[in-house]
Amino acid sequence: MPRLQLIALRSPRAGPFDLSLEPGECLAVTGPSGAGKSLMLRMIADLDPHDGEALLDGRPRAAMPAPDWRRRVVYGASESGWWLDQVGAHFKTPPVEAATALGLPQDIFARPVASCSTGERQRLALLRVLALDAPVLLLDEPTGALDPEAVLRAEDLLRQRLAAGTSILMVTHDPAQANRVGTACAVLEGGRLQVATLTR
Ligand SMILES: Nc1ncnc2c1ncn2[C@@H]1O[C@H](COP(=O)(O)OP(=O)(O)OP(=O)(O)O)[C@@H](O)[C@H]1O
Repeated sequence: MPRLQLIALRSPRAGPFDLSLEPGECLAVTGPSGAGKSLMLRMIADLDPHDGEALLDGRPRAAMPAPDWRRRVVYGASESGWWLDQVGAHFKTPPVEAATALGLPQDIFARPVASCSTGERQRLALLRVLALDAPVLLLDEPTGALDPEAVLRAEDLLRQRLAAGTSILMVTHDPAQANRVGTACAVLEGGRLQVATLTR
């Protein structure tokens, strides 16, 4: 049984989307700006209006309360929101080891969010998503603001999660990243997903 399954998931602006994602799989989705990539992820997370069906381990989304679905099928926006002053206040327990793995300074959890660079905030946003330990991650350009070394560090963390069985649907503008992290890849164009070939 697939971990995540989409059946004709659609809105007037994007879809229909049909796909299956197994545990440990990463579908990397590329496509032109405005193609509907974020809309697709937001529909899957039930954050935007849609028709069609999404199922988690065979269980339809409509069979569980929306907050339960969103805790399991987690959307990581390309620009994350911050609602508290201190970085550490956004975490139950600061994931210090993972932060170090991402090259973040040790004192970052004690600092105000406003003092963090764009790239630091993006890595912290990724840590927030990973801290939820969700079975499905919907990542919208998770490394778009990072330097090449930080990109590779973030990809290492994502591969560790994949090896542990997490399923990831990742939107990226970087075909090389799609090839490095994806176990499959697709292009979203004209509102539809076209399966593409990995080139590694
Ligand atoms: N609430 C809305 N009202 C009107 N148009 C919208 C709305 N939400 C999204 N759109 C439009 O739908 C299209 C798809 O948007 P989406 O954010 O999914 O694009 P994207 O593929 O993620 O692009 P990018 O790569 O630039 O992030 C865009 O043309 C966008 O302007």
